[in-house]
Amino acid sequence: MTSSERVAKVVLVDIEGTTTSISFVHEVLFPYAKQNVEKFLRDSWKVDDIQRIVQDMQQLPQFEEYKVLLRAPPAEVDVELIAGFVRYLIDQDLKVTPMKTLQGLIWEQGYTNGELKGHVYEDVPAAFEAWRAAGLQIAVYSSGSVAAQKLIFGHSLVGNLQPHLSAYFDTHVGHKQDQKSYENIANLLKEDPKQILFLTDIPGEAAAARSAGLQAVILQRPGNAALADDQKASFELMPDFKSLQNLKLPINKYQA
Ligand SMILES: CSCCC(=O)C(=O)COP(=O)(O)O
Ligand SMILES: [Mg+2]
Repeated sequence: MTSSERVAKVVLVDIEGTTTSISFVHEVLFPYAKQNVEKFLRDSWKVDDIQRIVQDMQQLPQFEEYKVLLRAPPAEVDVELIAGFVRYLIDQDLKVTPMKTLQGLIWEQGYTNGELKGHVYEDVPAAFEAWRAAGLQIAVYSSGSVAAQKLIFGHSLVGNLQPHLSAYFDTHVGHKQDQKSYENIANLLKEDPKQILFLTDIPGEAAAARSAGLQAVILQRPGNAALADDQKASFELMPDFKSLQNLKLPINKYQA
């Protein structure tokens, strides 16, 4: 096969609901961050990078909303206030960039001390190997920070999967349901959007990717949200990465 026949060059994977179970993120990672945020902030409060995150958190529109909910808002911004705000954002699963950066730093301690191991579905390592052997590049786009993405794959249940991954994108490129984010990713990868296949569990993300010209497939992993009939009709669906080869996608020309 010549390079001019190659019509897909990059597989761009989402994490939660795609490579990794939603339950791991919501029942292990988020509780770990909630339980450890106060101690983490206390230990690192004076560090410049942490102070920058704390400043950014105060610029979020949700910060005023949160303070109104408190019975006795503290007179000054302190560890307790910011830790409570982080827990509030996590409970609402808000994908705001400074909180996601902070989460990644808290999880780093858990991965380093062995308390956390990143969940990946059993078909993920073999698919990563097969795609790379077929000459595809694998990139990640998640609302979790790039540092958190490197941790989940670097300390996965099946070992270090980072060598398979050549690029990572988080909400610094934009929100996952915005077309522009996918245009930004294609530009950063220096690829034609048509040559990027995005795998995700969220129809709004698949739609945004497709409007930017990417190919998109929706994963129906156990525990993922049910899809409406019109969503099922609008997208290619697959239960796992093994099934990708059964779909009539340009990417499968690699297997010819
Ligand atoms: C990087 S692992 C934690 C994932 C996370 O924090 C999250 O919010 C999941 O978002 P995704 O975009 O991967 O569905
Ligand atoms: Mg997801």
